[in-house]
Amino acid sequence: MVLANELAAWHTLQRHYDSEAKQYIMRELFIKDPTRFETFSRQFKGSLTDAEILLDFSKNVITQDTFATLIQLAKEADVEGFRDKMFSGEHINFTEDRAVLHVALRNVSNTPIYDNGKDVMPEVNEVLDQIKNTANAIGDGSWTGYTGKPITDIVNIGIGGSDLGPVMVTEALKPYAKPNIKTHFVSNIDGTHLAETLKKVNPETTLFIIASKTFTTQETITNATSAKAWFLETAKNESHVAKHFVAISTNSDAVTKFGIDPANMFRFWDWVGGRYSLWSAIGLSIAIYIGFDNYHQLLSGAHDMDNHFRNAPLEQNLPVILGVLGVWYNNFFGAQTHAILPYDQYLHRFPAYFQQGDMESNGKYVTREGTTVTYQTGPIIWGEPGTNGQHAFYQLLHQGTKIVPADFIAPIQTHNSIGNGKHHEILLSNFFAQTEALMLGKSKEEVISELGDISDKEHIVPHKIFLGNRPTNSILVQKITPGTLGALIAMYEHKIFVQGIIWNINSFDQWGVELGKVLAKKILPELQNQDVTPVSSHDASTNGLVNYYKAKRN
Ligand SMILES: O=P(O)(O)OC[C@H]1O[C@@](O)(CO)[C@@H](O)[C@@H]1O
Repeated sequence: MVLANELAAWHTLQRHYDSEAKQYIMRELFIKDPTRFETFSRQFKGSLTDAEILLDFSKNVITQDTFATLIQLAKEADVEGFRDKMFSGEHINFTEDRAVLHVALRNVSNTPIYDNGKDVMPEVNEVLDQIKNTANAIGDGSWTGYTGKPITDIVNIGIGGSDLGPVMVTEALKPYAKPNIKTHFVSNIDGTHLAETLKKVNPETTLFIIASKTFTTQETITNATSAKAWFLETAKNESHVAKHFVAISTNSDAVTKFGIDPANMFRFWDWVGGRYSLWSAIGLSIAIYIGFDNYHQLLSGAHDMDNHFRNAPLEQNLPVILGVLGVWYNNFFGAQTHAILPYDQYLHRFPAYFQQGDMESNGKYVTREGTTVTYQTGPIIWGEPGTNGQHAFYQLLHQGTKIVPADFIAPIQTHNSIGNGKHHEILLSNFFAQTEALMLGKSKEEVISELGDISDKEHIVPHKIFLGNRPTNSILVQKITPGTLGALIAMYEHKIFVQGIIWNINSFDQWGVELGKVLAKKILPELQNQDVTPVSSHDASTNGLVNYYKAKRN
């Protein structure tokens, strides 16, 4: 593999940007081509679920030449070749010598998928049956606690990929929740997170899910230990733990050592990245909360998108289109961030989920060959639901000095047609208007004609001009259902994959999270001891901070 900026298509894009594209005005491009919407929109329809997605990418600073060259870039970077390597179990996560096979977890068609020559599907299905049986037993009340009462509350203890996915999906699919189950999520080591949660639950009717791929994560093991101690204050007998604690991990030794019965362990595999693990038993809290059938629809929606990603020609391929458009702004327009703006309150944790998904995958500066990249890689991902963002940061989107490519996402149908659908129509009117405004802007002439007599207002005219020409993608789905959500998540996962291949980086390890953890483990004993001698083992700032804390804490 070569550096992205050594590819012929990259050079073509650079020339194209320098010579014309940087001058493109979308407003004019729409006038030139009245069929621009048809030219630059694609539809996805699932075959296994009700998932239907419209991607309108016509409000981008592109022409057909631009788009063709961006697709050519994906071809030259061998996105198709690496895609096939991923699906065939090649160890493309080469720094950890692992396959990248989260697609096997949702492979509901059960075609064999191999890791090291072994079809992984039998054990995937074995765990899926375990998830199903557990979700059903809790759902029908046959799983009872140590006093014989059914489980009413699920507390998932995990962090990062062992938390963000279950949180996002249980929020997004709240309309499908079982009436008798409440879910809670504890992730932060800050004692507040566990303390506030334990106030809400009864040890007799609570199931704790300890979710940790490695089962060594300090926050999770500490929280789990404290939760177990809290439980035993009431339950007293250690034998009751088995009815109230289950573990999800790849590390059975550590699970057993913690004191969880191996029969209560749900395993998954090292070829599942943490940020790609909601499809594994890490999704147990989801399956319990919405029921196994809906969880299976989630998997099926993702599988539909996997098949689309594998088979659709690149120029028809939603993840590829989103991926190359992101490269266009990140690497040629100098955009540093990318906003995900869901116009749906249930999707309020969707941007946060892809902060880990995208930034932990592509926040890298070393190529697959171990050299330092000479171009930008992963963008900063951020976002909040609409319409709230409009009252918080849209000023910058419209009149700031930074280009912020943004994905606007909305459902055609709402789950809550309150006010006889009036709320949803207002929501969607804003969804449509914002991308229109960002693209069109407002000219000086328009401002003046709006103001009418400007004799005493000339000084404010410049402040009311909108430059426009700000790129957005509009993603319309039929309704936020399990199948649709599965397809949407998989679409973004594969977009991230496409970008990582183009940037020639390993999107599937995360060495960058280790240094902070190691240094924290060195500082912890300095905080725990009552020694009044000032610490001096760090830089002056860290020494100063630690000593200030130790002097002031009592
Ligand atoms: O699931 P676990 O092993 O407890 O890891 C939790 C999270 O910690 C990391 O930062 C890796 O250390 C994320 O990649 C991961 O999702």
